[in-house]
Amino acid sequence: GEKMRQIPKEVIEEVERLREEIEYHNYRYYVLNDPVITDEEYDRLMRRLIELERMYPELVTPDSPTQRVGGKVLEGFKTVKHSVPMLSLDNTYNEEEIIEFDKRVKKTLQESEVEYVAELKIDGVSIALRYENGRFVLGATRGDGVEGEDVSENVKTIRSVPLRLRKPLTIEVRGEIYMPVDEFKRLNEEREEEGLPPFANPRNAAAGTLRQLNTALVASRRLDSFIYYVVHPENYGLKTQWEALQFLKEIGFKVNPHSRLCKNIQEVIEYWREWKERKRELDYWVDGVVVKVNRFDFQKVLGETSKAPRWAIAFKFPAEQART
Ligand SMILES: NC(=O)c1cc2c(N)ncc(C(N)=O)c2s1
Repeated sequence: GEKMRQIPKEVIEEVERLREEIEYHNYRYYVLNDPVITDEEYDRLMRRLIELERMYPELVTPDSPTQRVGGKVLEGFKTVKHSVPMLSLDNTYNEEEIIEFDKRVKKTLQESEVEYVAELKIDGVSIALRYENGRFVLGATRGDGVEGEDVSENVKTIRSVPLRLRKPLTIEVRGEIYMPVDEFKRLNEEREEEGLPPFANPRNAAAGTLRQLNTALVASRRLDSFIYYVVHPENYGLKTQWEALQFLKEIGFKVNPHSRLCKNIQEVIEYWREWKERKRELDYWVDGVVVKVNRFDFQKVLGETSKAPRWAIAFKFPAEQART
């Protein structure tokens, strides 16, 4: 076969340095919302990397930031088996029912006080993300909970999803892909102009986008993410959900800033009352609060049914009149 041409060492070093630098700036801009360079400087770095990868295609890697702009038209999505089933959540709709949940938890645990983590329930699409030695290798939808679709090429275009973790971990995490409200409005205006039916809500718009086979189209729409779950947290020395959320932030994921550690179910109810009113301040839709027993050893004792965990529950907000 063709002799592998020698690529100058300084080119390989420049490509590797550009990748790290660009991914760092993606992290600052899309995860921390705190950029440290101008868009022009960012574009110059990206153009240089695209140029070098065009000259030396053998240097392109799946986790290169140039893969974020899409450009592939896929035939379809492969099915992938989840490492651990992606369960759904049981629902509660009022304070009496959430107090019943707390009573059941205390009875099973034989504990008089149980700490909870209260997290906003994002109205989006569940996603599982896998990394090997810190590099993104798979993005999968929930599907039927046991098997999902491999939507990796589309997930790579979501700027807040890291292609490289800040630590070389082999890990699976889960969260929600969502479409910000202002992007949802812009997209529906675009669809009206194109004579296409508008999406009914941001969740459908996110789900529809994630199912697109044209990855450049996905890249042109601003999807975002919140990650809230570590698979096998004990493998990383994590003992509670509150620690897991800090850990996810440390290794580079976008984590919702409004989660709250609650001493007891009363504080959960106060959190729910507060965000029932404040949710309109957010630039994404939420439909309630997810309440989780904080300690993982307690979660293990409580276990799960085939459908949902016994250590977590959705505390939904009252349905509003049909949203415009
Ligand atoms: N189906 C599920 O298990 C969950 C669904 C969701 C959701 N839509 N938003 C936030 C969380 C969370 N913070 O845990 C969860 S958990």
